[in-house]
Amino acid sequence: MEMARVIVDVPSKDTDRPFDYLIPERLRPWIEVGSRVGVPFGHRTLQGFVVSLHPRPEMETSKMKPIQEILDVMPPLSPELIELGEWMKERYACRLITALQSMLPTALKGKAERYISLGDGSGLEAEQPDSLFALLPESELEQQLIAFVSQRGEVSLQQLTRAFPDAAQAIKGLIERGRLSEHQQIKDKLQKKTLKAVGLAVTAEEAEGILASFPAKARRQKEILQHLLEMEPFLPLPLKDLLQTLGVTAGTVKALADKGWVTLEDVEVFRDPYRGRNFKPSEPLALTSEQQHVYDRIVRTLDQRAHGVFLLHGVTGSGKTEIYLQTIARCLDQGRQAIVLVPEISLTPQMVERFKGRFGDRVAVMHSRLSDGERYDEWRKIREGRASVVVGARSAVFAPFDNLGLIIMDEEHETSYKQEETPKYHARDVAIHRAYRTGAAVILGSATPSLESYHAARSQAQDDFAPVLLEMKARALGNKLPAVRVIDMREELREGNRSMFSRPLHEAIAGRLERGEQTVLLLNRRGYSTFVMCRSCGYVAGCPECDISLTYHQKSNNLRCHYCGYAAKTPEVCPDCGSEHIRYFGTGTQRVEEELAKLFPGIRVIRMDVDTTTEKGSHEKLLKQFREKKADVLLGTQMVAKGLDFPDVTLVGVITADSALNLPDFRAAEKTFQLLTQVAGRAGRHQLPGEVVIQSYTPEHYSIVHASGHDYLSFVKDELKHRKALHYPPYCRLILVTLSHEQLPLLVRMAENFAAGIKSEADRRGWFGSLDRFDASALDILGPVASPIPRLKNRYRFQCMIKWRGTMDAVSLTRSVAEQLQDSARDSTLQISIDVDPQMLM
Ligand SMILES: Nc1ncnc2c1ncn2[C@@H]1O[C@H](COP(=O)(O)OP(=O)(O)OP(=O)(O)O)[C@@H](O)[C@H]1O
Ligand SMILES: [Zn+2]
Ligand SMILES: [Zn+2]
Repeated sequence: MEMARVIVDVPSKDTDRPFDYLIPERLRPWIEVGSRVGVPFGHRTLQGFVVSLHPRPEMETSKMKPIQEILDVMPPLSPELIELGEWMKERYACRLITALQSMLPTALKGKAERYISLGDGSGLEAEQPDSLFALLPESELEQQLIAFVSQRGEVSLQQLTRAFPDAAQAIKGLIERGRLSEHQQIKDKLQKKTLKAVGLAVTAEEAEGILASFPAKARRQKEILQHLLEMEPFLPLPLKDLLQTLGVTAGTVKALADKGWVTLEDVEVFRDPYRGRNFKPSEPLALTSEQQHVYDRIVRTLDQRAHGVFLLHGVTGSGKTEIYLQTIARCLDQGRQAIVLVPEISLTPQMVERFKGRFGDRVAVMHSRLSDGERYDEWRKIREGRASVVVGARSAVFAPFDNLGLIIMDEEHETSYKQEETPKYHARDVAIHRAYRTGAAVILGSATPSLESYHAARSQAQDDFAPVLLEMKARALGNKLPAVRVIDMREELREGNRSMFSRPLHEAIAGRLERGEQTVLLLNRRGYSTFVMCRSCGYVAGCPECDISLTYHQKSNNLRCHYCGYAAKTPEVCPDCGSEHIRYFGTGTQRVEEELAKLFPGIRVIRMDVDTTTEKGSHEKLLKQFREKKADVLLGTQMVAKGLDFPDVTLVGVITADSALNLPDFRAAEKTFQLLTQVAGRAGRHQLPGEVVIQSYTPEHYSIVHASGHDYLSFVKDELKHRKALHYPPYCRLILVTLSHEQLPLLVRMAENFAAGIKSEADRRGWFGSLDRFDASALDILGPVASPIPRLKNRYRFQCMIKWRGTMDAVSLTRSVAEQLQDSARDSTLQISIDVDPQMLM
């Protein structure tokens, strides 16, 4: 192939298509679909990805420029991932390059750098030999510049200007006259980490011979050779270590290298975030009969190497993880690879340990707390085939495996699987699509599946993507699900209890303290914010740019906007009325902690929230302390609800169950139910029986009633009724379109134009209509209305919600109307964001 289509690494509308380049002879063996290359583009050199290869066209190709360089030995992308990117582009209305970028570690975001070398003299002097230029003697500065460059062969422009700070004009002149030449080359943001290493360059016998004939005074050199000879199996040693052990100098080693007896080279070292840690090896457990049934069903599909999606609905503690481990083992035996997705928040060391313990070094781990370097190295471990299992958060769904057999998504209902920045993809849909294309199986696991997945599995839709429902109703260790009590907090108040702890929860904690058992306390912070309010006049401190209240941070004693980062000092008197009665509201974990200390003197509490877990490794440290029983209570936000498996936890308390129920989000009830079920599942997982106390101001709400009965099915039944009546997923799909602009009147007009455009275009295609008939395709649009956050970073925001059902391509309709509006507005300050299947409605 002599020609490549390349998509350049610039996310803009004009570059959202491949460009043609010639493949020069010297690069031909290296260029593949998925290769990362440097290409000339206008006056610049850009990074790009080869998306397809073609023979040289018949037509005149002199205009086509050649690919300049190739950036990796192994292409970072594959035809399969590029195809996945193309699918994402259509599905989520994003640009192809944005989709591809989201698959790669940031370390691979190369930028062009400019390099200077000696010119061939073919500048102006060559064209005009008689011109004055040729006769002009070079200045002293110019001679110095030329000498500097010729000594080094090639220097970066940056390096050259650093050495000669005032020489910009002179450098330019030399380039124009062809004495120097400039070219651009892509440089990665991050380099592989290397280490100088020393190794034997001769065979063992040769080395013996050399040693025997060595002059006595070269004692140091002899020692080095001797040392290297003793090292089995002659692996290169880090230079630093060698110098330290033998007490020799680098010069001595260099002398040996100059004689050609030892090698001195840069070898790559891998940054392993889990280096030096021992993971207790674990053996497969004998499966329970429920587990066996589920395992057999999944393995049947694996063995056929067929595509299949399974929704594994198993109660908390039913042993889903063991199913994951054993199906992965089967997949690895087949020589295929597996991806395990877990929500960021539950990517705990305990989780990692279970996989590393079973599969050892074959496991790569990817999460957001890794440094860019660590992440790059873990990624390469996968790309180069040194890992065959990856455990990671959302973006691990793009792991560059070439023979994928299984994708597992634990806690499949978690909203964090949806990426909130472009490309706004949902890892579940990407996983299912990727598996479909590669003939892999997918396991979606949860004790509380999302209504979308559950509905799809139950309705047995006749398509390739509808999951097969597999259920596990009992806990693996045979113990019962914990008893749940719901306490009406209004009642408590009526009877004179003003504390945030009800009497039953108070008693239950006291009992645990006496018996030396442990308690997990959840503070549902969603919907709560600790804001500052004046009790005299009602003033609330808000962000001047975002129309949203500022959040109080106790540690730094300041107020911060969680959207734009604006920070201010906490006022001591009200800026509006001057009153001193201004203070923060809301129940922070810190206040609960204070109250606990007051009620139970001497109680040992570990607090886990955003404030105590910012430091790398702190999450892990806190959990370890709790596991070692250095605390009686683990108190925290959502973080304590998931995945933890501690034998001595016999009580789970929920401070306020319903704080999130009133949020303007159609999933509010679902999320409340899920959170309560998850956290309740932390109690009594082993020998000791568990108990759960849920405090609520609306104990009659169906999400709380059903969570207390561990009754997923009844919850689903009630919730689906609401969804159906109000036309929400799973009975239709949504597209949230947000328009923003600095000027309000203009924005309102454009938002109205947008809505009208959708209506008329949908009408023209015969799609527009009411969603009331469930057997028919239909599309409806709500809005425009001001967004829940009406102003953000000084831009006003309006939104439209498109609801649709059926086989039409509503995404491409939305995209084309948005692009038309953007074109006609000819106003680059209008921003339109399209969120397909949105999760966050606030
Ligand atoms: N077949 C088995 N034999 C013995 N013990 C088992 C078996 N399967 C699982 N277990 C144990 O049961 C406990 C619960 O299992 P696991 O954590 O896998 O459940 P889960 O379904 O993933 O729970 P959750 O959804 O609550 O995180 C663990 O301590 C696990 O070691
Ligand atoms: Zn006031
Ligand atoms: Zn702000």
